[in-house]
Formats: sequence, structure tokens, C-alpha cells
Amino acid sequence: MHIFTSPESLYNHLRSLATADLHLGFVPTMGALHEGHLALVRQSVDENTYTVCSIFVNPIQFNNPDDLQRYPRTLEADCAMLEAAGCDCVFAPSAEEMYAATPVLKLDFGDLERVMEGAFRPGHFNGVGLVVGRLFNLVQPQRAYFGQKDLQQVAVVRRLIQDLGFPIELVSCPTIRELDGLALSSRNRRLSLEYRAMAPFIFQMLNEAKAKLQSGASIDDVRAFVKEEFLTHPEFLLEYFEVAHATTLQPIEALQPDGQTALCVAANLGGVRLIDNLVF
Ligand SMILES: Nc1ncnc2c1ncn2[C@@H]1O[C@H](COP(=O)(O)OP(=O)(O)OP(=O)(O)O)[C@@H](O)[C@H]1O
Ligand SMILES: CC(C)(CO)[C@@H](O)C(=O)[O-]
Ligand code: BAL
Repeated sequence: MHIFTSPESLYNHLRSLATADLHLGFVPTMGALHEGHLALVRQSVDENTYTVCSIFVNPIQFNNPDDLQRYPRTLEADCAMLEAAGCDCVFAPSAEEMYAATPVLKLDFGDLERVMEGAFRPGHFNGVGLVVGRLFNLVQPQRAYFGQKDLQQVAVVRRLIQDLGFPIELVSCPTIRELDGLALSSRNRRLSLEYRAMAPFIFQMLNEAKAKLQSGASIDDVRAFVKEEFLTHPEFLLEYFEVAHATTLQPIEALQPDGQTALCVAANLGGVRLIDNLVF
């Protein structure tokens, strides 16, 4: 497995591989890898002839400096896991290597970023869009793999690909969960044992909300129900619970056909921000 830190060396290496039957799959991550990331890598390895994974804790997508500083960094273990999963190449630049100068370009994803993650993390999707665009230019993959756990990010990247005309197929992969339902996330490792035991409540709430909607409860009643339930669990600070369209991410007032209803939640538990969603 090749490991690069400089954008130029990655670019030169990948271009030197170019042949008609090279199919490049790309998995962008911020490291501290877990089985959720590895599922994306394995899918890319299955579907492509060469897989690149990037590991970069992108400072410009963090609105909260404390969150950035405490973001887990485990590069050595990450590389061992990637090698075992069949990844061919890792790109792990420093912030200086990625950004010789702080970008002044601003990306605005319109309505897509006025809700949920975009509303609660101002500037977040500008930072995601800029780094993903830059990584796409360096790697030039045929396919890029993203997790459905970050549903709004999938929609933002879909729009980035469309608006900038990247010839890249976006592959959205299902959320991998612990046995108790908690969505795998790098931030989970910051939960104390006590908070870790409470965390599956988030997925339970999503399932209860889905069951109520499917048995005919109104969306307003379900929104109110979930908010009340979180108030009775004061360890959680609920940021948002939304019933939204799974592609536009805009709030909806009726269940959508074709599996396009999304329940999305973000909550803070013991100082750790967790997000999750269910699409049906
Ligand atoms: N449980 C999961 N199942 C499937 N994909 C996942 C899962 N967790 C993360 N991913 C995907 O992996 C890619 C990299 O995500 P990232 O490195 O931010 O990991 P993360 O675990 O989501 O970390 P955090 O949420 O703490 O930032 C993203 O496309 C993300 O959606
Ligand atoms: C896509 C991404 C790697 C961009 O920094 C990040 O937002 C993530 O890990 O989901
Ligand atoms: N998983 C999305 C990246 C972030 O939380 O900044």
C-alpha cells in the first residue's frame, strides 16, 4: 500500500498508473477509522481496480475549534486497517500541505445548507465542498464512496459533482451500526462508558418515530413526541430532529413515496455531538 502526504506526489503517482482499464475508487475520510469506513473501502475495492483513501481532518469544515482540537487522530492504526481491507493507496496530508493559503472561495449550497447540519454548523458545507472538490481534482476517481450516516453531506456532494461537472459517480453506502443500533462514528470513542450505554437512545427514537409515522401519526405530532422524549432524557441536548425529504433535505409535511422520507437527528451527549438518520 502506498502512503503519500504531499498532493503533488499523490497526483503524479496516480497519473502514472493511468491506463484504459484503471478504475479508481475513492473514499474520503477524516481518519480514526472504524467498520463504517472499512465498509466503504471494501465496496470500493470490490467495484474498482484501485482504491485511494484520504485521511485528513479538514480544519475549514469545523465551526467549533474545540471539536477540531479533540477530533481523534490514529494514523498508524488507520493505515494498518486500510492495508488489511485491500486499500491500495492512502493520502494523509498535513493542513499545511493541503492549504498553502486559506481558501477565499466560498461555496453556498443554497437551501440544502440552510437546514440541519448546515444551519447548526455555519460554514461546514463550504469547508466540506472545498476539500472534497480539491480531493476530486487530485485523485480524479471514477467513483467516490460516502456514508449515508452523513445524509446531508451526500446531497451536498451530489450537488458539487453536478454543478462543477465532475465525471464521478457518487456511491452512497448504508450506515453501519453497533449491535445496539448506535451508528458507528469516530466521535463515539470520546463517549465515557456511561454515556456510551445511553447513546443507542438516538436510534431507538428514530425507530419509534418511523413506527408512529407508518401507523398514521401526523408529522407534527411525531416531531413534538420526539422533542418531548429527549426532554425526559436530559443527558442529551437535542440540536434538531427533522422529518425531511431524503434528497432535498427540506422539511416535509407528508410521507414521501419511493423511500424518500428521512428522519434526521443531531444531539449532544456528554460534550460529544452525534448525528443519525433513517431513510424509508
Ligand atoms: N457508521 C457508518 N456507516 C457508513 N459510513 C460511515 C459511517 N460513519 C462514517 N461513515 C462515512 O465515512 C466517511 C468519512 O466519515 P468521517 O471520517 O467523518 O467519519 P465519522 O465516523 O462520520 O466521524 P464523525 O462523524 O465523528 O466525524 C463519510 O462518508 C461518512 O459518511
Ligand atoms: C467527506 C469528508 C472527508 C471531507 O472532509 C468529511 O466531511 C467526512 O469525513 O465525512
Ligand atoms: N462526518 C462529517 C464530518 C464532520 O463531522 O465534520
